[in-house]
Amino acid sequence: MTLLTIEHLDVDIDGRPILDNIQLTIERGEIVTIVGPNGSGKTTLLRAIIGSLTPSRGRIARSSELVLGYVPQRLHLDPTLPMTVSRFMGLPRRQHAERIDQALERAGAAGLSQQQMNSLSGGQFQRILLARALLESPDLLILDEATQGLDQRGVADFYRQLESVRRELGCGVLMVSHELHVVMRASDRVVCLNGAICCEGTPERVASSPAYRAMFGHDTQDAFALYRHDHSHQQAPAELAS
Ligand SMILES: Nc1ncnc2c1ncn2[C@@H]1O[C@H](COP(=O)(O)OP(=O)(O)OP(=O)(O)O)[C@@H](O)[C@H]1O
Repeated sequence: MTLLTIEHLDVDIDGRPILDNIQLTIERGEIVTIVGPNGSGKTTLLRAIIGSLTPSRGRIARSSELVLGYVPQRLHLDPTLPMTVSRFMGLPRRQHAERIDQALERAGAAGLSQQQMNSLSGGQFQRILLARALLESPDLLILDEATQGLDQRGVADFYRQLESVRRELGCGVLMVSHELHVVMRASDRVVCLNGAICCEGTPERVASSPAYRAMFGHDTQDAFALYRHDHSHQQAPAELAS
């Protein structure tokens, strides 16, 4: 089932073209990752999808009653402000305790509800943001560099959690990531963006495309090698992360 269809989308900001003729569909149950250099329009595309920015041309068609969950790139909380995880999860709208506990469990953060937000590790904090995005059981989960600042193991764990969320909810996942190695293992489809979409397809196809190689240089080889390695040996994700 198609969750989202983007047709001929252009975004200009202050008269400057940022996104050019984007065409993209997202299906239920698939994990799609957008990669691209800094300033290539990844966040702008996500903002257009969640509706916080109006496209200059083109259209975004959402399936009826589509519920979106959004995990932001970062969120600044005043570290001097005492606030439990449970209270944070109830902002801006109060939530039932059972719903909070279920979302925390789905995000791999069970048992953290009474902990203070300012005492969480980076990885735990990102899981709380994920849990908050899961409160309404979204059809489409959107993440903007949600693993920024996590160490390699933290990144791998986070992506494994996302796979389990996808399995449990059957939702689609659309994310932006700079972690090419993990992306190549964890995505069904990769979209390579540089103002326009320069290539798109399975991780294997994208990693071997000249446009992707030109953009990411030698990183491409490593990412591709890891991807191949994973598939030829069925290696566990935890081993890949170490
Ligand atoms: N509100 C804005 N006002 C002016 N320019 C903007 C605005 N938002 C984005 N841009 C410009 O649009 C371009 C794309 O930005 P965007 O944040 O979408 O890139 P990105 O691919 O997400 O980058 P990064 O990988 O660094 O996060 C940049 O040149 C940025 O300066």
